[in-house]
Amino acid sequence: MKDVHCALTIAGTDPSGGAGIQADLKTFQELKSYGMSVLTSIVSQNTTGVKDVHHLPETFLKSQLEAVSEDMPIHALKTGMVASKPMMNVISQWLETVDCPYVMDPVMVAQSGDPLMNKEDQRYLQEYLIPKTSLVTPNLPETEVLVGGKVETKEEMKEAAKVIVEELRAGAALVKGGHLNGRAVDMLYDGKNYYEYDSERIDSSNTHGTGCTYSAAITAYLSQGHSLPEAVEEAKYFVTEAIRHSFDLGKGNGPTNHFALREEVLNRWL
Ligand SMILES: Nc1ncnc2c1ncn2[C@@H]1O[C@H](COP(=O)(O)OP(=O)(O)OP(=O)(O)O)[C@@H](O)[C@H]1O
Ligand SMILES: Cc1ncc(COP(=O)(O)O)c(N)n1
Repeated sequence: MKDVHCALTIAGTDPSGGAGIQADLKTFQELKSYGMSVLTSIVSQNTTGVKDVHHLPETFLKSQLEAVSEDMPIHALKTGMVASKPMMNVISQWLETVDCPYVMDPVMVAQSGDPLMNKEDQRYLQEYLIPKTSLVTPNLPETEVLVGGKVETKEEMKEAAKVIVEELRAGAALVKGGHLNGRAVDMLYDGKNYYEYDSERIDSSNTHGTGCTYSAAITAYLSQGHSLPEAVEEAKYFVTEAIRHSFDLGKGNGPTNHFALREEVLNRWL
């Protein structure tokens, strides 16, 4: 039988389909990993912002995690929105029972600017979950929260990535420069080497879900056995094309196009 690569996302929902669990599963599917999902919170949101949030009881989170891991292989996993201390505790303990790469997208605010986590929980995330990661993927505002200072240049991104690995004890850090002006540059530090990922900046405001999509793509490639620098390189290409071919949908920042790569291939034939 053909090898099946299984990727799990632990995250909140986006009923408008561009971010959260929905973005993660679409990305896993596009990249040919078998996608699985465990819900943390049900979020009433769309491209314009967050309307309401319902956190699932942590006992139910635990039950979902156990249901997946007692039955299915997990070759890589990611967490997105994990917005309460009890949920972080459950995930932290459950992580002791699995053995695969763990990518954390430290979701703190939605792209619309709406907060998805309070300050005390941000500290808890650092203490209890970051030391268990293989990779953390903060955007610039999240990086500033994690390192406690301004991060506005490429040099500062490098320094911040080092702090996240050496002081917060992440396995590796990918500081994303999507919020800077100029080219879209991301900086990976794996504890030994720096890797820079650079793409043109696409003139589009349809960036709802880019962070989720990027970390899900990294997770998919890791589930297939790629090295971390390779997985980030491939995922960067995937998210860049997803932004280039994004959809003008909704009244706010539209969603990215998770089947952009497929569309490029199809266009070559049509
Ligand atoms: N306009 C753009 N053109 C090209 N690449 C972009 C653009 N905006 C963001 N990116 C890239 O998309 C990826 C996600 O980065 P970003 O910093 O936007 O993450 P995020 O803030 O978590 O996502 P979001 O903006 O959805 O909240 C990074 O590789 C970043 O460089
Ligand atoms: C449930 C959920 N998780 C994460 C995000 C952040 O999305 P983005 O990738 O736009 O930062 C979101 N809006 N909703």
